[in-house]
Amino acid sequence: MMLKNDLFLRAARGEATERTPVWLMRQAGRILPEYRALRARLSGFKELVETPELAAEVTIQPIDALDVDAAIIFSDILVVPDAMGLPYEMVEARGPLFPEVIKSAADVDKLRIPEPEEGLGYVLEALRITKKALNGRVPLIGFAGAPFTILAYMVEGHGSKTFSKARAMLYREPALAHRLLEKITLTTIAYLQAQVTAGAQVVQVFDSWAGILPPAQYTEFSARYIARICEALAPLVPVTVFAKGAWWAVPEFAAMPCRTIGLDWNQDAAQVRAQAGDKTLQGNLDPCALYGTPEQVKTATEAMLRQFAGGPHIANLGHGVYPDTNPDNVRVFVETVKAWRG
Ligand SMILES: Cc1c2[nH]c(c1CCC(=O)O)Cc1[nH]c(c(CCC(=O)O)c1C)Cc1[nH]c(c(CCC(=O)O)c1C)Cc1[nH]c(c(C)c1CCC(=O)O)C2
Repeated sequence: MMLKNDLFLRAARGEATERTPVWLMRQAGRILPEYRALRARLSGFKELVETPELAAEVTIQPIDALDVDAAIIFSDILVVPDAMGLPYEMVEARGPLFPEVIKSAADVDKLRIPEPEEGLGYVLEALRITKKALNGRVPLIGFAGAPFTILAYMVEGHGSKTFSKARAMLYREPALAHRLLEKITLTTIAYLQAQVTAGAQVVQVFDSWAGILPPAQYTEFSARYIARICEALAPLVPVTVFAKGAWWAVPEFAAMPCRTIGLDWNQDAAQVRAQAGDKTLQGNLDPCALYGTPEQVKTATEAMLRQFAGGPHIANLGHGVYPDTNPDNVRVFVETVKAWRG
């Protein structure tokens, strides 16, 4: 299948493009009224994620509604622990909850390293359906959480400002943490490889909680596992690493075979460019900039684009779009990027 719009894929390979491609993290979701309407008819988030036809429909909604240059498969990073034998629930208006958490070596031993088609077949089927339905309109992104971020949820049991239970494990039982990270890493590599087979053309690794670790611990408990994922996937597709809050780790990511480094809104594009060699950079408009007037959104987007001049860039936000963002302002963001000739 020939791509009609391959700007994102070319930029993700580091090739020159006529204009900067644009998509948004969390573009498929609650900002869109058509998502909320579909979601309201279902028992919950999990039903949507686990029903491939519906997940595919929601994946394509932002391509129609926002005219972005890439689709990201509608799923969640927490499907991985679920498939390993630690199920999550998505509590309305609160977020993820694991009724059972990982506390001991026996808990880690019980976890499976599932065959992707068995444990995560519903995501792979959603990718296949989406790929067909997209009909080459835009490239399709697959994703997974970084092993440390997954460990954080599996040990803590829910979102947290501090993740102190998870962080305590790194200090008190580092060998146990490594055994858990090893199992998550093996599961994630097989899962991402299967996503590529099912149609993903780029994969992104989300290390959403990277920023809670001190740099030396980050290297030991997170970056080295991300490096293994990059090494396994880079021969297949371009890999993007997005590690929120881990600005100090850019030189480490630059040394990995990932192709793109995602920036959050606290990072300075010129500084990252200087540290990241020929990598493509992705980001990094502050999601809160989309609360401005349309004129303010345009000005902020152009200022962001100027900062990324001088190397390959994929425009995005510095984190997922917030659910109460006005989709009209998202369209202003997208149109401003598309009109830009920097
Ligand atoms: C940390 C994390 C999670 N999930 C994800 C991350 C990494 C990215 C990040 O840092 O934001 C990844 C994710 N989750 C979702 C996507 C969809 C694809 C996309 O459009 O980007 C992606 C890429 C759907 C979702 N995942 C979730 C929703 C909302 C649930 C709903 O519709 O009721 C969606 C659309 C739920 C979720 N899932 C998670 C949390 C903390 C929550 C609750 C907070 C929230 O509501 O945003 C875990």
